[in-house]
Amino acid sequence: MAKEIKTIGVLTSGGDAPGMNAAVRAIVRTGITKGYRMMGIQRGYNGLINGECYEMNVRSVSEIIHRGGTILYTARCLEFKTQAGQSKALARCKELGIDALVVIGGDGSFMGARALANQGIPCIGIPGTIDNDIACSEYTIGYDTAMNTAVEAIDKLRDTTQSHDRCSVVEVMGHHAGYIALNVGIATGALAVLLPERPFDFERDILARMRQTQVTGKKHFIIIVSEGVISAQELANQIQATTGVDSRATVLGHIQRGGSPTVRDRVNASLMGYHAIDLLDKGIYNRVVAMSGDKIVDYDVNVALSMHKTIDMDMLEVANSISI
Ligand SMILES: Nc1ncnc2c1ncn2[C@@H]1O[C@H](COP(=O)(O)OP(=O)(O)OP(=O)(O)O)[C@@H](O)[C@H]1O
Ligand SMILES: O=P(O)(O)OC[C@H]1O[C@](O)(CO)[C@@H](O)[C@@H]1O
Ligand SMILES: [Mg+2]
Repeated sequence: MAKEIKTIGVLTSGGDAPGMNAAVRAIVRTGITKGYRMMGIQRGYNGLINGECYEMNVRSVSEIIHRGGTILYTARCLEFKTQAGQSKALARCKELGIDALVVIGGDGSFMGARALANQGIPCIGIPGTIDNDIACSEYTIGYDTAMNTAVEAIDKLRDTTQSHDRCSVVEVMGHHAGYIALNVGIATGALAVLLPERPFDFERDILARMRQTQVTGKKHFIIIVSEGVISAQELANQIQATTGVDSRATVLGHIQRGGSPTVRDRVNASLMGYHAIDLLDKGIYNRVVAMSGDKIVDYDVNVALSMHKTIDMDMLEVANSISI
């Protein structure tokens, strides 16, 4: 028997991602349309523990579909990882009358949602992270915008790199996942793409590829490195010391997390937000919303958290074959 839900809370958690606002908008408006009271919880699980929340109406989410960041703010909450923190959050849900929760965030945030679900609060997770590292979903909200932001920046770097016959080593985000690096590497025509999924070999991945292109007259080089493989500055120093090519390092950093979401992020966030409320409305609880092909699907939270995702190494082969 489905539990009766009157009030649904929504929060954003972990790193922010462009499109989170579009998801919040869809969740709040779908919820209100279906007759629920909607509560916005600020600063992720911190806000849940502290009771930082407010009732939202259809106008609370006006003028946000095009805005990056999250109007609900976000946080990483260490206390919530503890049993004591989770008990406080549960007590707060009871006090505020929050019967169910929609959590927009990454895998860590879904572990938090599962902890609450195990204590009787129906939860739905929506993948919101630029890293695209949610195993059950082919796509995460913010991923497309982040890649476009990185491409725009690297196109600019290309101009100056070419003008000076230099090598640019560019570090992109990814948090142990090379999805941003691989796609951005192909989209910018980078000579080399270094992924966390593949052990790095300086001679094979950099030097041999530089020599091969130098023979055909190439004098400037773009190298994309996913965060954590090697520091961009260290790699640029090594390249300059070994090849004599003047090299510079650029860390794109948190620029990749901001900005107005792309069409793809806005549309997927809207579809996922609607789907999350639709599940709760049908009495289907403790699911993670995901994308499979161009369809919105959902998985049991335990299944979702036990899944693994692998990067398409054929794409690296394509990148390496074309950038010569
Ligand atoms: N094992 C866990 N149990 C309970 N709560 C957790 C757990 N792991 C993470 N959380 C909660 O979720 C929050 C966000 O997790 P985390 O920092 O891993 O980010 P994320 O949701 O994976 O997003 P991203 O990696 O994109 O920044 C944590 O600060 C914590 O409050
Ligand atoms: O600086 P912060 O907020 O801890 O986030 C850094 C991490 O967040 C991510 O951007 C994901 O949001 C990762 O790629 C990165 O490692
Ligand atoms: Mg994560």
